[in-house]
Amino acid sequence: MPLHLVYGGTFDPIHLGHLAIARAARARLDCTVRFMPAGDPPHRAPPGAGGEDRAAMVALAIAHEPGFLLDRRELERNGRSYTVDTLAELRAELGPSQPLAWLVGADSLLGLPGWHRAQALLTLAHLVVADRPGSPIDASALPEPLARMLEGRWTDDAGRLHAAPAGHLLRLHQPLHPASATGVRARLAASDPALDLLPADVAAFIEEKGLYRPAPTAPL
Ligand SMILES: Nc1ncnc2c1ncn2[C@@H]1O[C@H](COP(=O)(O)OP(=O)(O)OP(=O)(O)O)[C@@H](O)[C@H]1O
Ligand SMILES: O=C(O)c1ccc[n+]([C@@H]2O[C@H](COP(=O)([O-])O)[C@@H](O)[C@H]2O)c1
Repeated sequence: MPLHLVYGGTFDPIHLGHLAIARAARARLDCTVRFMPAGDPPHRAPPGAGGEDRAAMVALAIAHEPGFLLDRRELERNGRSYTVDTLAELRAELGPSQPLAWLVGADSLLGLPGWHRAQALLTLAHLVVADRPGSPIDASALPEPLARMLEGRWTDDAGRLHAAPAGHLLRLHQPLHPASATGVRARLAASDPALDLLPADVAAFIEEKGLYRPAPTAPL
């Protein structure tokens, strides 16, 4: 059965690292990728760009990519954008047997035990994990309580994610990509357009709207 893969992120802004892992997931799995910009991310300072601008940048970045979709539900929902709420909503829409998965980078996976109702996540969806520079994953030596949460769930067989609605964990083992939104924002704030890390249309949007520029200093 085709898989519904959800890719949640702050996307502040979306960059080529995001696209690289979504493409790697599509190459490995028979799936659509639903980009889900967080409205009010539960675990970090408010994003630098507003929800509408972040969604517009996602739409520009995925416009020519078959199988990539933008899902605005977390932007339209009031309150914190908890992943468990989003997955419960999608599960209710898809019914109990459709395969559903959430795509995360390795750094996000390491923080999983701190997520809201973390234990429920794997009852609702599979997890697809992308490697990320600086966040090595050794499935046999994860810290507690993550190790216990994920015990017995790892698989290298993508077919298992298509054959069950939830509960498995697949590592992509894709080539590492160095981009981070923090790095992109720092370069933009220093008037470097970061063209090597951004889709061209996104770079043009940022330039046109003046996003991520340092606040002008008041004259003395
Ligand atoms: N270069 C990358 N390689 C692998 N995973 C990535 C990469 N960039 C982002 N991700 C993953 O994509 C998801 C969404 O990331 P997010 O929108 O927070 O971007 P980010 O680059 O991590 O941003 P920031 O630097 O602001 O934390 C997270 O699960 C994150 O781990
Ligand atoms: O639900 C939670 O408690 C939770 C905690 C941390 C992260 N998330 C989600 O994980 C996704 C990636 O987060 P981030 O900070 O790397 O953009 C994004 O969709 C967040 O809303 C969700």
